[in-house]
Amino acid sequence: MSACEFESLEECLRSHLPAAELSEVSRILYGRETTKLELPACAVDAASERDFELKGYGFEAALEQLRPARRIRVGLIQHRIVLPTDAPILDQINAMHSRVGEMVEVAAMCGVNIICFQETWTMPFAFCTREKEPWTEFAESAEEGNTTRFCQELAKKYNMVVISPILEREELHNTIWNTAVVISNSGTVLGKSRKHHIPRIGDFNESTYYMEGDTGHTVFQTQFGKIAVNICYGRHHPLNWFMYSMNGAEIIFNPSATVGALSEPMWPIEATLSSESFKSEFTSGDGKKAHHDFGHFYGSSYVAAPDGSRCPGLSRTRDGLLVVEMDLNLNRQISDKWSFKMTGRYAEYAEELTKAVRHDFKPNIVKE
Ligand SMILES: NC(=O)NCCC(=O)O
Repeated sequence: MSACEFESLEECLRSHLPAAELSEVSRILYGRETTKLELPACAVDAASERDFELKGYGFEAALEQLRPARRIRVGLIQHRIVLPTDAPILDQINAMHSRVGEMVEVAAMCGVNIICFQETWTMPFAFCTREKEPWTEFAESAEEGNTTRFCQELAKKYNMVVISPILEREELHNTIWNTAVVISNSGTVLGKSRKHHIPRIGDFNESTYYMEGDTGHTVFQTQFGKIAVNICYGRHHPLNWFMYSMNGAEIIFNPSATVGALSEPMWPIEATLSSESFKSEFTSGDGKKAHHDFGHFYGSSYVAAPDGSRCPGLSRTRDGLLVVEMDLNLNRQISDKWSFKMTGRYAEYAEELTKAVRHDFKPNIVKE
């Protein structure tokens, strides 16, 4: 069986393990069990007609006496490209708009308040080719581009915050960025968060196209909570997550595009679809033969809670919408229980790190 035929880890465990073992394996891998959300029949029917997976889960928090529960619903969308990578660019973008538009409509039926699309969702993940043309033509203004306008309409129509990660062209400085645009449920562009760490690994040599983001660890205050966006490769950097949290993020999204052979074993523990074929051959810089495709983009979207539990992932192979209900009060409850922020000793680390990044750093090693 090839990587792109393997449906999901959860499905494999469910069909092979006896019930008692499955429950223990799930407890160890996924923590406290999430509840299954009852989603409206119209949404279930629409997802099936439109040929995408729809799953819903809920994370529970304790009821508090002084604070009302802050229940919200988050939606994550994963999808393959719609047209081949050599179709006219505008057709590719429009096809992706209409695919995602029909999925967002279903998210609205499910009462989703904040929706997040995948990394550079309007295009193939073509950066492996290291060619500039035609891929840089997919870049658009974060504030005024067609994709942002499209998302503003969705946000207003469905009263939903939209996180739209795109390839951004900034006209003022004539620069290109990997950027998540955050659009309020009023339709206003709240701001943008640029990918903070740029991979230079095998086919993910994105430094050819854009530089490390310059927007810091911005947190966006929305009607449904304080949110931040840590784009793809940034998830391998714990300090990156940490700084969003220091700035008060209650939910951190990690829109991604990546392939199984590279990072799938890391994905389930770090917080996170189709195969794409390109006209020109490219090498992965690993001594192996040049090829036309990237390997399988493994889907598997999921949500993790602050208590270390997580919901099952979507399929590795199908388009899908994951709907997750959560009570944001769980953040403070877990913070109080574990005292991570109180026990973190950050000032001490800040001091040690300041020394460690200097060229004259001397590691603290005791020798005989
Ligand atoms: N898109 C992206 O940053 N991919 C990097 C590879 C990975 O982090 O799995």
